[in-house]
Amino acid sequence: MTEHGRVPGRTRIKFCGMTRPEDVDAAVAAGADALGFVLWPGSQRAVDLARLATLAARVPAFVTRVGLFVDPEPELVARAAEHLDLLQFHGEESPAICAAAGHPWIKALRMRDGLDLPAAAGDYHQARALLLDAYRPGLPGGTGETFDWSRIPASLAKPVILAGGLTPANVAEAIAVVRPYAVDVSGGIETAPGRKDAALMAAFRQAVRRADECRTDG
Ligand SMILES: O=C(O)c1ccccc1NCC(=O)[C@H](O)[C@H](O)COP(=O)(O)O
Repeated sequence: MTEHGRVPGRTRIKFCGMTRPEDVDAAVAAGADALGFVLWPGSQRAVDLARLATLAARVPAFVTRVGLFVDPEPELVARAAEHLDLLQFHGEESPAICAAAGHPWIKALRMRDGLDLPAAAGDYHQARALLLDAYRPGLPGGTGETFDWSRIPASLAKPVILAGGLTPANVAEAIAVVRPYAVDVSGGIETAPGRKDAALMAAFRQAVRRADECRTDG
């Protein structure tokens, strides 16, 4: 393993906010390692349980199905988890709440001023990874905004999934600066909220692979 927990040679790619069957197919064809489904009803990209079931059934083996929640009711998590491989907690969930779901999970942390990342990595030590996202008051995620990547320490106790405002144009620089385990994108591969674009997904993946060729950490 390398810094930030990456398997040498390849930055993993998660495309988040899938709402349409054709986008799931295009994301898989573009080489996604993971697909995200937003189960928070306040999102423009929200899917209900019926749609989640339909979309998740299209995902082939070895592509990870991730369900995104914001301070959810336990019953929603339990019902959605039947269709998921991994839970992504994107609200103010405590470590105990995340662990209580009884499924593998990652924790999203919004990079607000004063956030102590090493301390958070200790608090959420049971998480499979930490997803680091931009902070905008009043919006739990999907901001389409970047943050200061230099705030991420080079060595953290958990693998880092970098999110927030990534695009085909900036993801290579982001990888060079942060050297994350994985990158996560939603708005940067869309033509409108919830409508993914096959060409943008392919371009994003190509940019990640080019950046991987320049990685010197494994
Ligand atoms: O996408 C949403 O609407 C959303 C709502 C509430 C919490 C999280 C949400 N999205 C998270 C993501 O899609 C990504 O993990 C991340 O925030 C990056 O999004 P973007 O900046 O658009 O690439």
